[in-house]
Amino acid sequence: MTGFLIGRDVRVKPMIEVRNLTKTYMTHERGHTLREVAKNLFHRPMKEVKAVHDLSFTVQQGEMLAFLGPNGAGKSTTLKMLTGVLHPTSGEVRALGLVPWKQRRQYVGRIGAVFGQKSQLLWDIPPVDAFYMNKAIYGVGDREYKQTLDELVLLLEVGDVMRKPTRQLSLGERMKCEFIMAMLHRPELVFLDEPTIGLDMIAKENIRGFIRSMNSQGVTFILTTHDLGDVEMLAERVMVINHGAIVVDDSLSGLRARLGEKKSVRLTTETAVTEEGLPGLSIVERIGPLEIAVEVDTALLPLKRFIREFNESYGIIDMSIEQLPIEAVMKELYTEGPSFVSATREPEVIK
Ligand SMILES: Nc1ncnc2c1ncn2[C@@H]1O[C@H](COP(=O)(O)OP(=O)(O)OP(=O)(O)O)[C@@H](O)[C@H]1O
Repeated sequence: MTGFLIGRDVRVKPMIEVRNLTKTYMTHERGHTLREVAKNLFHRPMKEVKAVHDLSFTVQQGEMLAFLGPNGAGKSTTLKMLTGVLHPTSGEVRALGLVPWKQRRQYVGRIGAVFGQKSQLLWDIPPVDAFYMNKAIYGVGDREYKQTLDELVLLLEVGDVMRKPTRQLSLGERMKCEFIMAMLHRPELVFLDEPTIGLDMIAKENIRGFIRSMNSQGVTFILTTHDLGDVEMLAERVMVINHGAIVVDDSLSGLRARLGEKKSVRLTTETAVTEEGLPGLSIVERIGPLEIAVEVDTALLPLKRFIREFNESYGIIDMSIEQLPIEAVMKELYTEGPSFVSATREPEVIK
């Protein structure tokens, strides 16, 4: 394979193998009442928090996995274990053939990370100087450094930007530089946590384009985000966790299929729509006195019939029909507990 990982052994192989990964935090119980607080000064009882419970999955080389879940689902805890920052309570992880928390020095030289809410750059110095610092930390040779930097600068168009002090950069410019910082040592596996948070549409598209380009050159990405636009534009596979357990592990198209035959329809009518009245129809939002957003399950109510009946009853002035957004299925998954489990991938055995 040519491209970003040139010279690396990039045969398709499991990048990450996770088996029965569990993390339980032990925390001190806090009292709520004054009496409890006073009592806890002498004896503070411990409480178990099961953040991640029995996760098993495999990520292949070159995959782009969106790792999603509602607040408190256990995503950060899992990512901390996958990056080697945190020891699990039990279970195994093998990433790039290494145990992240045991072979950390070797491991960090081969992975990268970008956190939308945490900067790796230094506020008062230009990104280009911070890049040079990373070159030294990762022991990147002069020729390889120049070649990689030139390639990334060209892709992200930050030639002038990277010479200004970081504090003078816009968020979009800074995020591009964060990506260069994370990619200079040509990592094979990259963890992204909210990489487009706060960016405008153009900047988001730039960053997403860059991620796609790196992925097409063989870099494996694990993406955590609450921005479903990132998921729709980037991910092939979506894993959702909730209450520390996998709720679903499916392709993006598989997830879309769960939406069934539903369509989102926005209508402006001559007279106000009074009631739902048809099987397969539900009102989602009343936007104005004569404007309404509805959901139509075309398996129960064919669009032709819906349009005819609505036109006869209320007179259609304007209408737009769209596929239901992926948010509809996510909302369902985020509110379901682990009993909803329908992981589609069989865990493989760690050899
Ligand atoms: N250091 C800690 N000590 C005790 N409990 C913790 C600790 N870190 C996380 N937790 C708890 O573990 C659970 C999972 O937290 P985690 O941060 O992994 O969730 P998350 O999916 O990343 O959430 P978010 O989307 O809000 O960042 C939560 O109930 C959280 O309160």
